[in-house]
Amino acid sequence: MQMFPLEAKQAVVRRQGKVLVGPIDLTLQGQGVTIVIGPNGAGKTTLLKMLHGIARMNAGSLTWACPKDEAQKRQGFVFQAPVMMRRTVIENIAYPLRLIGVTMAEARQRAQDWAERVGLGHTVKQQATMLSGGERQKLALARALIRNPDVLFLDEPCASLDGRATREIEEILTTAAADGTRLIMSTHNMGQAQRLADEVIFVLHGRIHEFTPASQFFAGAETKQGRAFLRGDIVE
Ligand SMILES: Nc1ncnc2c1ncn2[C@@H]1O[C@H](COP(=O)(O)OP(=O)(O)OP(=O)(O)O)[C@@H](O)[C@H]1O
Repeated sequence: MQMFPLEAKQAVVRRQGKVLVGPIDLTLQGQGVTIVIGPNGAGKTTLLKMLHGIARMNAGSLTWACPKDEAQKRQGFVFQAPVMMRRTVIENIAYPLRLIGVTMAEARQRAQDWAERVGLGHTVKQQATMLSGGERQKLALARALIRNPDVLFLDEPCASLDGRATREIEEILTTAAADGTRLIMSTHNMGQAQRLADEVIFVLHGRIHEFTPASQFFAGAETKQGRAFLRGDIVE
């Protein structure tokens, strides 16, 4: 069943009397990688959480092309600082499968396979809480991808990682996208945005300031603020 388009109409997230996001009108289609960029505090994380359905909306609507329950099952979210369970790497990766009733033996086998795919094959017996930042992000990706989601939201998955770890994670993401997972991801890294994006959402003050094909955005954004952001200037 088709999940897309995903349509937000006049969607607003407000907390403590302050509008964090919105009102937003947005239609996302089922193809490509969507990269969300914008200054600190612009509302990128809140927007991703709203689209994923974990940030309560105060107004407006959010509609998937399929029933909401179905959409929820078919999407994942990778947080900026993923939480590791105090168990081994393999148990962490296998956990989402155990939750949906996959047998221990099969879950472990598939987790082993995923651990290898993300380059954590040699760490499977370690405590996940002992992993480095880059390894944690890889674990979080494996744990999200093991359920083969149709859509994966990622909130700055490479924040504070070095070039090599960033590149490795980009490779995992590129493979996932090629395998048909729809990625919607925020980043502060403009090189990364350029490498991965098919389309760009530029968020400013909780609103969608620009939503354009990546080639167009990086060739010279439509708005003054978009161009300033691309140059690395402070945008207010
Ligand atoms: N629960 C909350 N209550 C009140 N304010 C909040 C809450 N969550 C976030 N905010 C504020 O909402 C604004 C948007 O936050 P958000 O994390 O979505 O921005 P962001 O674009 O992801 O920022 P960054 O690039 O720094 O990660 C910020 O000013 C933040 O302090």
